Amino acid sequence: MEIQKSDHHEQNLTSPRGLIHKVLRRTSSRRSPTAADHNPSPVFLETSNSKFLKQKDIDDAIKDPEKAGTHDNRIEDEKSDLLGYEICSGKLTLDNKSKSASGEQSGSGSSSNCFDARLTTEALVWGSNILKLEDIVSVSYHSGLRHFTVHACPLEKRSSGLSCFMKPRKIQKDLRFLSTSPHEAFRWVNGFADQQCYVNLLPHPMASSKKHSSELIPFDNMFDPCVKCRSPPKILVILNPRSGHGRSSKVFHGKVEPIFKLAGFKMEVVKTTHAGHAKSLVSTIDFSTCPDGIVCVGGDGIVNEVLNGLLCRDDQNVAVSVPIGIIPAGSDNSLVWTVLGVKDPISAAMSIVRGGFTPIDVFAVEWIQSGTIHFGTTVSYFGFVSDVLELSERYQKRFGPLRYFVAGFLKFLCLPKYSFELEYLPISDGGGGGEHKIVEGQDKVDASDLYDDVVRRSRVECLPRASSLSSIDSIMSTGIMSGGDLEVSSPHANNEPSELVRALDPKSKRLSLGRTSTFKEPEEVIHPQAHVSSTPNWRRSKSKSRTEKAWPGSGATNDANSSRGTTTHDKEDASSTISDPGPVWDSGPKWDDEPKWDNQPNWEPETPIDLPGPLDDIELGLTKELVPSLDERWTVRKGRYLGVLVCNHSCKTVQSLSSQVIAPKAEYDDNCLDLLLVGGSGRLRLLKFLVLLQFGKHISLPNVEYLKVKSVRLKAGPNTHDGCGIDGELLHVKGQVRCSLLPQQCRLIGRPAKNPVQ
Ligand SMILES: Nc1ncnc2c1ncn2[C@@H]1O[C@H](COP(=O)(O)OP(=O)(O)OP(=O)(O)O)[C@@H](O)[C@H]1O
Repeated sequence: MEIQKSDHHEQNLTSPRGLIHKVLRRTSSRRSPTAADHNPSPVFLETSNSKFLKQKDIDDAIKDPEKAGTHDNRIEDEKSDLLGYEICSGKLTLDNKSKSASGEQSGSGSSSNCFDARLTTEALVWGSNILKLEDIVSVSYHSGLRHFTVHACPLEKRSSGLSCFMKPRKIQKDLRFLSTSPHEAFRWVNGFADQQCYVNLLPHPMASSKKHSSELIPFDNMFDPCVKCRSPPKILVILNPRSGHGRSSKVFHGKVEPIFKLAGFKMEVVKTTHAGHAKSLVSTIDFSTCPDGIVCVGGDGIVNEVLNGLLCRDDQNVAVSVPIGIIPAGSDNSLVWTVLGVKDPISAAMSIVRGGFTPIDVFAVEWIQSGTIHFGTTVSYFGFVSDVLELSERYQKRFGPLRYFVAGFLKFLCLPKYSFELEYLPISDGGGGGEHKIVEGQDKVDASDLYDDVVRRSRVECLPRASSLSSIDSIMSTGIMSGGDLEVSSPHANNEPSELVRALDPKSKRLSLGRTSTFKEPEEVIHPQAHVSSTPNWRRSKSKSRTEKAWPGSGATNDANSSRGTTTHDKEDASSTISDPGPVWDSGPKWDDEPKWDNQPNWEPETPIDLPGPLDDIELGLTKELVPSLDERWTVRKGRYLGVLVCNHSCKTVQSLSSQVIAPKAEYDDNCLDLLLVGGSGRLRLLKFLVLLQFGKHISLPNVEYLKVKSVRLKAGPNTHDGCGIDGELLHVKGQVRCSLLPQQCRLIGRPAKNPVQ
């Protein structure tokens, strides 16, 4: 519980309360008035972050005074900055008239409710109670009065008898404090505002009523109530009323909207009326109506629609900078849980209120024949999972979210064989993150120009949506529930790269997690490819990567540049791979404030190959050509696969009882895709995969290959169903599709939680 109370009133050093007082005294004595007074901005907060120690330490101290005493010296030495720097301090009385202050907070007499209080850069502390600033929604304050109300959503233990079995949850609380004078109240409120808390500045009651109170100060004595409060965000909320089996409206209006209102948000709420509504709305919306972003309420499906709506706009330069907030209210919300570490609507709302942005990679699935593109942020999948997704549509009305289990079970019982032809472009080395070879001049490139081509294609209407699924977890869990006859599939199955590929492509060998497999070949490896590529003419772009940031050990990638400037292939390599730089996207965020490009090293190719660029770029003096590299070798595979999954992040799932993570090595901003090839066929093999997936052991299976790749091309085999799931949206593979990465082309509102609530 974040708001804590100790029964110990003595302020000795071994009591938790004493400990806190001691800590605060020390922070106070250490306080640099200059820092606190003149630089209380988030920058100050961040630069001081390393000094802030965990709330857990305080929790421990309060729970176990003896332990706290034992560790006193340690705390004295190491944790004296536990609560950051002090912003202001003084006496505060917790007003027991406050309707939501809990009984334990409110004593009977005013003296027992009067505390020494401090506001620090991390928390509000009164007596032995601590409320973290990150849990504060806003502060309401009537100018000229001596009270103010702190609206917060701290983590609280459940009050029921089963509380020890139930996880704590965030609950909204209002804490009304009375300070010693109106001036003091103003000082406190200003302190909150300095810490980026939104202040609902309400007029002096005398301004609207005849009310007189001892609290009021005479008008002539009133100071200028100029609270430096941040301006309230203006957002568009898109709510899928069907999400989470129709719970989403209740979740939004009951839990989230009140928080947004307290935080001063100005919002327009649109409820979708049909599938595709969010996409069409976002593709035409005037961004000036929602300058602070679009908040999606629902599952991963509605987020996917919004993303696609943004990326198919004519003004994609602007569109990609529009931040997306997510309130999880769907069947599953893998994206926000994996990236920001929140899975309940209140935590997500708090994350949005706190603000900040998290850039994430996006992937694009392109239908090569038609040029249609569909974007995603989580995972695209082919094979068993997409089949279940399709089948589940039939049971939507009857089974709701359980339809995935039903469909999965049925599909498991009559499991077909899936075969795919696929090619993938492994990242050049473990630290490369799939860096494209680039030449100088990058720093002036407007990154948004670099994927015009893709976005142009994406404007073509995507293939009709057949169904939706918010998570593949439900499907992935199905097999465990399934029993039945188990068919052992062909002993010939093996997903490991052939010895030839392994021998010739040491990188793919390294990247397949160093697993030595006894599993036999399931697929053919396509031998010498005479052609350079079947890739359509992507706009070749010299794109600056963020290697240094995401992949610190990426020197090897830079070294690989020495091989740039030639299209000649190593003869040996040509036997198992084809050379194609593949599609290239800009690798820098479009919206970053920082002059990122300036920090990048100059990558000067010795003999760069200049591919023809668009005229406007030439006129601008920009050279954005990609230089093919020997390292960029497509590995070609063909054979039976139960599933092919291309993940953009680790894909944690909200629903699973286990801590299921589909792609444990994937990061949402690592500039590469994680490819899982589940080789072979048959129920036994599938069941093993699904069971081990629950324990995060699936990648150790001999028929599972795990690779970090830049790009994947895939075509369903002759008798294989052509379903393709992208973030729960079902599409169909017609011919070949290519899955490629757009580094950091989306930004989520909020920052990853330090301590995700499980
Ligand atoms: N009003 C609507 N009626 C029907 N479908 C809708 C509506 N609004 C959005 N959709 C579609 O519903 C799909 C699922 O939405 P979302 O992921 O937000 O919810 P969910 O509860 O996780 O979904 P599901 O349980 O169906 O997987 C999306 O693909 C979206 O296109």
